[in-house]
Amino acid sequence: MDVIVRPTPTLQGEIGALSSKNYTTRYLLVAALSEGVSTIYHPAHSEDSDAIRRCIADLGAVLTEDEEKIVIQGFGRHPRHVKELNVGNAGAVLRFLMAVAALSPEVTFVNTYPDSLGKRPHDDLITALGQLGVEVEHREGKLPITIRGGSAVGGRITVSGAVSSQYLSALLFLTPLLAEDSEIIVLDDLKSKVVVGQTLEVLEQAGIVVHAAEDYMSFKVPGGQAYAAKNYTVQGDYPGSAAVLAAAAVTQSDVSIHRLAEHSKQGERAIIDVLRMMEVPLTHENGTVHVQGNGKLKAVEFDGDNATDAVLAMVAAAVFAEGTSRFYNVENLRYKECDRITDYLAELTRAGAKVEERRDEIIVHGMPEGVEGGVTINAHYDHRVIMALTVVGLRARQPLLIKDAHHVAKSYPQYFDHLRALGADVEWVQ
Ligand SMILES: O=C(O)C1=C[C@@H](OP(=O)(O)O)[C@@H](O)[C@H](O)C1
Ligand SMILES: C=C(OP(=O)(O)O)C(=O)O
Repeated sequence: MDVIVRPTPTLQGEIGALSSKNYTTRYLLVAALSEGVSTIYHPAHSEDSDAIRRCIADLGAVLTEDEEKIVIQGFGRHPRHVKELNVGNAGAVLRFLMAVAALSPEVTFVNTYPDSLGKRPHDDLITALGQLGVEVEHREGKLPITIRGGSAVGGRITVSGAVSSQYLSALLFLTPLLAEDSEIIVLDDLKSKVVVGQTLEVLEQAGIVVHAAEDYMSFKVPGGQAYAAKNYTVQGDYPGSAAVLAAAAVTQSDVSIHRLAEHSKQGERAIIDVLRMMEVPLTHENGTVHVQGNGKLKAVEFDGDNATDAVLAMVAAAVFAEGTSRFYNVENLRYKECDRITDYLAELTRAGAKVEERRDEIIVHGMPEGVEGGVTINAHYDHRVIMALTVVGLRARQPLLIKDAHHVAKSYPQYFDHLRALGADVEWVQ
């Protein structure tokens, strides 16, 4: 399915934020790793959250759902033996479950998105699992991957954090369940460090003890722990909402998004600070962000690693700013659903924006007069590319046709419905 995005000068109205993807993934996982019954209120509903629901059910968790919650009977440290798992296109789900698979004799993760997740690297996690005695069969670090576990007991593990924080998070979820204590040392660098804060927060809520160094570069994890069964409530999602806020910032707008907690550990809440730095009129009070955009923005410089999943939306806003913006420390955007530097900038350029890439930077020469548009955009299987190009299309002179825009459902299936509710001229076409 494709989407036509037509120029839309004004946006107005209010929406409730979608539920957080990262917290939904984590709560479903810790509920599955508990032996009791947990309840998750307001879980996200998307392809990625469906992927983890499906996989934990395959591994033996029993899920019952209604409109507002999921009740989960977990499998603890004894997942059911299953031959294959299909995580769809969900990177975090794959990495977390690769670690859980260390508790099983043999599981194969199949490759259903050869042009997206199928191209992403998992070498650093494979190496770390190897140190625990887990045997991993793989294709140069990529899917399909077979994990032969069952013998891990804990110990000293080193893991690189230079490509993704998800490898470290995966080990943090696994090691408390092992018989002996573990020590995890992060090598090189740790990208998306803020997301590890979300992992530690959820582990603590689940009753797990982890001793983390202040810089998150080393951890002591006591072995023989059990995940407690708990009730969890999922907060609103900043990465998805960042795209709607960027849309409000580049138009004449009066837009409110509710359910965005001021004190969230989501790094992408930095969208608020970045839009403020760009001089976009907005307030953030009592969980509601209210943007009264006038279409005028100033260029900005920002360390994108603090808000990995909101950088594309920030760049889309910067396309219309006065001056040159720079988003630095973003190399790991290259290892996502697509290469979010080369592929994304190719689509922005096609739409008429003036952008430049460095190995680990995105430079945007702002065009307050707007971009030309009138072209077809390749979504590269990437929900965040689709959302960001939609923002650009709202302020292009000619419509954009975004091919395969249905991939937005990876994290935010209701994105176009929300934009339409705010008055955006967006339309699904076959
Ligand atoms: O742990 C997580 O749930 C995530 C970590 C981040 O990935 P990286 O650590 O690979 O940057 C983020 O981009 C992804 O959407 C979700
Ligand atoms: C990169 C993302 O997700 P994942 O790594 O979980 O596929 C994302 O949601 O932007």
